[in-house]
Amino acid sequence: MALGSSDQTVATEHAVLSLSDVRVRLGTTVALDGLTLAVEPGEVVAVTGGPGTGKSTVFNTVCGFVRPESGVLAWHGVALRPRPHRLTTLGLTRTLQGVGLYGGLTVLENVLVGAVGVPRVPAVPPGRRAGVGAALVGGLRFPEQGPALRELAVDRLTRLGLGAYLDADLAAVPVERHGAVVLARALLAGSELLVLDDPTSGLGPDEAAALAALVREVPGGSGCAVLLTTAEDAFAKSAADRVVPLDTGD
Ligand SMILES: Nc1ncnc2c1ncn2[C@@H]1O[C@H](COP(=O)(O)OP(=O)(O)OP(=O)(O)O)[C@@H](O)[C@H]1O
Repeated sequence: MALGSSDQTVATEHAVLSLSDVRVRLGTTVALDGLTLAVEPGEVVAVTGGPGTGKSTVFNTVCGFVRPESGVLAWHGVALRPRPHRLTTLGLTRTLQGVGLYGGLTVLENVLVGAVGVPRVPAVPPGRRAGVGAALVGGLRFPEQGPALRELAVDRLTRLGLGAYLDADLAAVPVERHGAVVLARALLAGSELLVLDDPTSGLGPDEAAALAALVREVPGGSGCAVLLTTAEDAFAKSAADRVVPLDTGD
């Protein structure tokens, strides 16, 4: 049985997100038992632990993929029952590794659509593949922000080792690098809370170090808080203001 650590933090009235005494059962397994944590505005919190300690369950609970058996989640102090398809509206951006990328768009365009809350992607007429993401960002919704967003997107992609793929179709990027594209997009999305599940998965040491630096920059630029899960203690310490270890219950 995996136990959530309950003595690391307490929920506060100022928290963007709080979990209070949350217990989650998956089948016959108690995946989280009494997890309490809070993420304050602009704070980077890393939930760590070895295999099976419940890191993904924390992510899945916050994103509404699983429901707690007991306990309370709150968003700005108001009880929250997260629904996966409403997270963006709420102000929460989350990654799902390798999911949600658009074939037919370039790598840069895939990242730029994150700046508009990952909207519906329209049918792309033949011969009009390039530029769709740029149109979504620069032409339709944020005309004045387009160049600055593009600059940010290029910066994120380059620092995550994808500088050579900026204008390449997503299909040209090795599948194991798609996670970095997802991360670059999430890092560009303006929101109140960015939730990252195992973000160093598929990254090399240099890219993981670059990601830690990027994560640290998120609050400074936007005030956005970050909640991430990772088994990598060094990454957690490097990226986060606060580390919440999950106990094994042993
Ligand atoms: N679908 C499921 N049905 C039953 N038990 C599950 C299910 N998914 C996970 N578990 C169990 O719940 C516990 C927590 O799993 P979870 O995946 O959250 O841990 P984790 O820390 O993310 O592990 P890892 O680092 O190995 O991915 C583990 O004991 C795991 O075996």
